[in-house]
Amino acid sequence: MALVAGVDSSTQSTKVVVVDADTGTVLREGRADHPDRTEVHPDEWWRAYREATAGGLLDGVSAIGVGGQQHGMVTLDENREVVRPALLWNDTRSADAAADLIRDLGGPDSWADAVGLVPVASFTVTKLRWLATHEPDLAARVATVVLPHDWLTYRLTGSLVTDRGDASGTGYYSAAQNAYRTDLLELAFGRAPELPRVLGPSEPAGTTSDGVLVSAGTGDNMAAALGLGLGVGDAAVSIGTSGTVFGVADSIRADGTGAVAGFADATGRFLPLVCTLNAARVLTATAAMLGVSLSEMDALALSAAPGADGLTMVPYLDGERTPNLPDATGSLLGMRRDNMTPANVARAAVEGMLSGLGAGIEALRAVGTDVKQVRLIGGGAQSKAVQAIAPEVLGVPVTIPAPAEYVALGAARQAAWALTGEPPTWS
Ligand SMILES: Nc1ncnc2c1ncn2[C@@H]1O[C@H](COP(=O)(O)OP(=O)(O)O)[C@@H](O)[C@H]1O
Ligand SMILES: O=C(CO)[C@@H](O)[C@H](O)COP(=O)(O)O
Repeated sequence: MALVAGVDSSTQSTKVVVVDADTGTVLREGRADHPDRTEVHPDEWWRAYREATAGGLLDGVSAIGVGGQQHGMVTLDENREVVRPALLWNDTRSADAAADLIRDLGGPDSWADAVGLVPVASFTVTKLRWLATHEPDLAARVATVVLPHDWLTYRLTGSLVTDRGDASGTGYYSAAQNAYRTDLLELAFGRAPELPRVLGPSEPAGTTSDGVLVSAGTGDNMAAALGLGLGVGDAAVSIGTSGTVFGVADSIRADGTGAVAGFADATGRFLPLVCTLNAARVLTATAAMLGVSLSEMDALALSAAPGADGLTMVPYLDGERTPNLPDATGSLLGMRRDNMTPANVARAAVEGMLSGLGAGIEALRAVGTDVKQVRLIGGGAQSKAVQAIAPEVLGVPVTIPAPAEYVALGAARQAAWALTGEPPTWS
């Protein structure tokens, strides 16, 4: 029995699964936390990877793949040393740079036509503009720009490579043309640093010093789609640090409003996606405010009536990306003396968080991605209140797949594909 491993290096933690390459059965798992910041040195991801795989977790593994949080700006100097801590997808300091870039290219539609997305603070291209403007001395030292999963793959193999899925979230790669747009990189940064080579879906990146085959890796949402085995027409909602709604499509879905990002997937197709900044942590922050555990918060939310007796939470606790309101703060609306109960506050948090994702489903439909039902994954999908309330708020049937690390499983599936040359037929 061959073993393959998959890594999910996401915002809050690294998770690793070791699975049977023939069946996809999970045999071993490891995890380690990341720092809770929006600016993180990549060494922290390597430390977490080492911690998550300690104690022989990878013994006997023939191939491994890495799924990583999308968009983070990792800058390397001419010796391939990290120039500065990475700015993550949820760091909003580049919001003004995004607005400047939209103006520089002639408006949102010009970006949607060029690279399938309209700049917001999350995307790598805006972080590079911010760096060039605010830290010119550091910018001058940048020889190479990669994404979080590319950097981990580089640490494992010494190869500077990426995949089409993660590249499509940079803002300087056209998934429709399958080519970098170095002109847009120059527009943002003043010059075009070296970029990783884009591998095909089953093309290996190289091997580790122990001889383990390493697959191309991909962005965490692309890996989740692979882990769930989504086909064209299928859709999923992930409630992790970010909230995402995405579906698999056979052609690009560009959206000049900027709500939908026309990403590529990890199989050669497309992954139109809407992302919110406020998801599972709305639940944890509300539970902390109420002084209750997550399961007590579930019970409170489920004890309140739909609509929370008129109490509405707009949960923009970390600013917001969709809609593009990077400086927004949250609001609690409709407060009356008789509805200000812990149960209504808990319910309003769940409903408010899910409403942003419901709007995401509408945005996907508006660009021609029909969403008839969704699979609900991510840490927040374990909430009993979320599970019960999601169908009402999202307006579609919701399936809860068996709890699993779907990003890590998708990365493992890609590793098995690279190992055997055939996409695994795991159920
Ligand atoms: N039962 C639960 N109810 C609500 N939130 C939960 C529950 N279990 C986990 N979470 C939250 O889910 C988040 C982690 O989800 P995950 O998908 O692993 O995130 P990421 O991949 O972004 O690191 C954490 O904020 C955690 O507190
Ligand atoms: O920016 C996006 C998608 O465009 C985020 O979904 C990141 O990819 C981080 O994901 P999680 O850590 O929440 O899984």
